[in-house]
Amino acid sequence: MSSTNTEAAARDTASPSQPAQLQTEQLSVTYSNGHQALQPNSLAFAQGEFVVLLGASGAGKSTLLRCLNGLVKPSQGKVLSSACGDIATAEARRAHRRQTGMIFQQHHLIGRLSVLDNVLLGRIGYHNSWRTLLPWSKDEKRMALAAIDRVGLLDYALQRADQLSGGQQQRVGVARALIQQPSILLADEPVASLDPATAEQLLTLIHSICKSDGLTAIVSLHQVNFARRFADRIVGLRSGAVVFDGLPGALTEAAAHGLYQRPDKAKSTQEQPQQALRNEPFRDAPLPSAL
Ligand SMILES: Nc1ncnc2c1ncn2[C@@H]1O[C@H](COP(=O)(O)OP(=O)(O)OP(=O)(O)O)[C@@H](O)[C@H]1O
Repeated sequence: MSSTNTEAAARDTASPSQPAQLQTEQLSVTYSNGHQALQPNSLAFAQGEFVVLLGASGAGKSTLLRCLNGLVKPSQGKVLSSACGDIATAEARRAHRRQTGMIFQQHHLIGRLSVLDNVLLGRIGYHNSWRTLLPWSKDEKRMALAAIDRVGLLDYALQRADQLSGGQQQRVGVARALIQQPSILLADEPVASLDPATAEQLLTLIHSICKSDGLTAIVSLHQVNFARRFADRIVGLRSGAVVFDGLPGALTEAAAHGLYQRPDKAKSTQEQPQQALRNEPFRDAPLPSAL
């Protein structure tokens, strides 16, 4: 898909009834080693939308998510938040991060701390950096317990985080994001290290929380079946370029295969940009096992 077509698709698929809460404008990232991880893209994420990012390893999903949270600086273009404007300035970025919860594949919990203390760390954006030296307020502890209860771990609140299963630890990650009281939730392969049943439970939980709280969610996944089931909209990346942007029903088997093509095959597809979106199966392209 040419960048012009991609941009048009992005505009067409953003929910017209809801304003964009987060937008990229000609955003691209080239890392210091010269590798272009993201090619210019202009995407609009509507308020309350649940968007799934799909793409093979190295396609640029994490880079995009990290740009959306201000953790990676764009080489070109910008990230605009409806509440904070261009997040290029330190002040806007701080305000944007406060309203943006982030869930990581590897939890990023402190294993020796209790579930409660890990969740409370989600409040740090609301305080000065020396805040952890002081006791947390009763209100914040109450908020943390409510978040822990919401993810079904109240009985484990005082247990060390490293004594929990992978699925439980990821629930702690969700609670830590929720205590921020975010309006945007970014999740980078939140279920990649979980077994299929636990992954499904966790995604069901994240999806239902996002929908009931009206959060704008952008979630990267490797499981196309989960993307089809949970997403309002799927954005597909390949070699740093947005090559699919549309409703789950529009992601044909061929388009899904195209996202996971080997780079040598993808190269020939890029010479015929629309091929990945046609209903022609790529028989030699192995799909991830979770498909
Ligand atoms: N800090 C960095 N410096 C240089 N190259 C990087 C850096 N971070 C990522 N890359 C490269 O940029 C490309 C995109 O990486 P990214 O992590 O965004 O992909 P991804 O789609 O999230 O992959 P995965 O599904 O494996 O997490 C990859 O080729 C990766 O090796």
